[in-house]
Amino acid sequence: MSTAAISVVDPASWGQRTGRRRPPRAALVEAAKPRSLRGGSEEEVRLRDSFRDRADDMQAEAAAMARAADASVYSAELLSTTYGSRPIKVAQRALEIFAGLGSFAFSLWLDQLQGRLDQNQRRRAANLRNTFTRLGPTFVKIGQGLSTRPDLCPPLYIEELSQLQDALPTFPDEQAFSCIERELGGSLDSVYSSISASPIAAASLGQVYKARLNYSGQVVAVKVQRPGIEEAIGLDFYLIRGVGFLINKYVDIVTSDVVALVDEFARRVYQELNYVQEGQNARRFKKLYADKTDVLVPDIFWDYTSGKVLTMEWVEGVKLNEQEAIERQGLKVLDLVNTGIQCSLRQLLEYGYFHADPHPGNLLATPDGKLAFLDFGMMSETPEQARSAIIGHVVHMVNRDYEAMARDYYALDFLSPDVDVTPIVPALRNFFDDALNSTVSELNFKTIVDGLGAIVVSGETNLSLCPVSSDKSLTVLEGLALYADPNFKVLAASYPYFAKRLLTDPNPYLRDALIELLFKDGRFRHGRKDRDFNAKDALQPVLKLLLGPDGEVLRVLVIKEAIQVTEAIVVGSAIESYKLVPDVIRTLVFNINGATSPFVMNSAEQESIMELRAQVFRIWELLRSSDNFDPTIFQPILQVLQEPEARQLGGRVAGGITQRLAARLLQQVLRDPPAATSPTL
Ligand SMILES: Nc1ncnc2c1ncn2[C@@H]1O[C@H](COP(=O)(O)OP(=O)(O)OP(=O)(O)O)[C@@H](O)[C@H]1O
Repeated sequence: MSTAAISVVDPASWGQRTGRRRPPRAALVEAAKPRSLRGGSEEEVRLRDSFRDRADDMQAEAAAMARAADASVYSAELLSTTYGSRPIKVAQRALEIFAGLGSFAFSLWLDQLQGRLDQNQRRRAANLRNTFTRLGPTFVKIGQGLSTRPDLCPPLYIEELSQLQDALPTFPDEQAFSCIERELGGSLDSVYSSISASPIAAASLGQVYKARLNYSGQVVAVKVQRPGIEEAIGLDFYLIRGVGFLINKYVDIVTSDVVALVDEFARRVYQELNYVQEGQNARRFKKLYADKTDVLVPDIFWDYTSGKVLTMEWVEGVKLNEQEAIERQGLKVLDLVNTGIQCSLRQLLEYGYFHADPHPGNLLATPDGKLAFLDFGMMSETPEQARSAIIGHVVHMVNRDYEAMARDYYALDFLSPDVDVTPIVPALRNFFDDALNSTVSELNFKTIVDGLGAIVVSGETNLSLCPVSSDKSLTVLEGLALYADPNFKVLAASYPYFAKRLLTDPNPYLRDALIELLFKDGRFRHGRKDRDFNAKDALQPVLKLLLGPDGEVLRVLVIKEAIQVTEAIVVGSAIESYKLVPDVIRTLVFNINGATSPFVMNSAEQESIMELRAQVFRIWELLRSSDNFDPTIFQPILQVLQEPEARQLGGRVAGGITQRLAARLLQQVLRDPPAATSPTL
């Protein structure tokens, strides 16, 4: 990257040109004032400074908002007034689009005729990517959008369209520089003491320069919007909306409201055109997630930001897909991916405010091992209900509860409530029974998302706009991780997060999900294969929940289970010992001839007791014999068992066991006399 110094000017001259009384200050950058001038204790000074900085930031942000006051917002009516009266321009562009997409469709048609659809898929996907690039920003955005929709696009197309993130055509630097001057109301050299002669990156809506702030000397990234982009996008959306209207009216097989989908998409793209909005998104994102010291979000310099120019802290780093460069710095891709996974899960499931465009170009590894997020143009929100539903969905998947999984699509808003989910259930069962033949944690996330996409498409469903795309960040991170380690399992890496949420979140829905995870039809799932829940970390919170005020439902299940397990061990062991007793002694002592058990019970009951006992012993043996069995996992149990609530619970379990065994004994005493001695004569 070449950085051309342009000029260095006195900071005061900026104030003269812009009519400011003080030099502009960068948001979140503490001004270096001599401490002696401030007065008060260290803490008072710190508080006062931070309060003043915040007030300054807010003022600077408000000024940036004022500069962006005329940023366009999407209005279908306005577009139709503007372009309704310009038929020639509309016809020219329609022809261009028709020629581009038409030749792609024609090639597909030929492939189909020649039976070479599959064989040529990669080539066609690349054709489509090139066509979108040629057709300009709207189509690049559409391509980027499609690349997040495994329910609409085959995997090869997704791979190709994902490349629409980087290396797009640039526009002339003179246009970019004059845009900066116009937008910020000052000459380029009054704002930046140096700026790169050419962009360091070109993206769909703008290009990015590296510069140095005149005022503070800080290195910044300056994103400048493509000239005339609003008009280009407006005309394209006007045309696409028209096509949507025709589809709604004449194409019966498409049940979704295409015009509404176009409007929603256009609204989002227009939002991305307002860089002040993007700066505000970055600020909100930083506030929510950058408490983690291993995550970095660039600060925004509001004094140098407007609707079309965004000046932010420069992030020195390597893109996450450049594994060798990352490792040369002594960093591990998998550590960064793990940070990304934990942060994505928090975004998606905790605050529900997430980065909706997390492609590898927007994720950087900094030299000190932080994961930096860039590009906050497109953010999404998960409503509270959907957040819990996603966690519930994972629980249902782990439990292979396909009916519940299908029902989750209502809560997730993927399906409208009038769509029948029954046809999806067998498809889910087929897919997951195949995919989950080992453990869930061994499953790869992309397979799940692609599989769900295919299932949802194959069902007769009426999809809302944004299904499964919320999972994109995890798919992206998984892709990066698999590149570094083909055995990496994103679901396994996500387990601790899910376990912690389920165990600690007071949300009743999640409480139910935890109970569901641990129990099926009122029975503990002894046979689970999920090795990835860390028993040591999980035990204490489970016990706390169990003994806490909200744990009654769980307590009832646990008591029932504990009684059954104890009974199985006691009664089962008695049956086993009984079998070892010679027939003669059995007849003499128990007065029963030929019976397999000293107890009165039918064979099914006996079988289930023996099975449960065997299961308990198997688990115990497995634990004991495993190489990394650590008896300290029981330590938290001992701690918690000292608490009075635990003793109370213990009392209830002991009471239950006594009752149960007493009942057996009573049954035993009062049982019918053996057949041999019955008065049949
Ligand atoms: N703060 C920064 N520090 C360093 N490089 C940056 C910074 N911001 C952006 N870049 C570089 O510029 C590229 C494009 O930036 P960005 O993704 O924000 O643009 P965009 O127009 O929103 O892109 P998209 O087409 O993905 O919407 C990034 O991939 C990165 O390489």
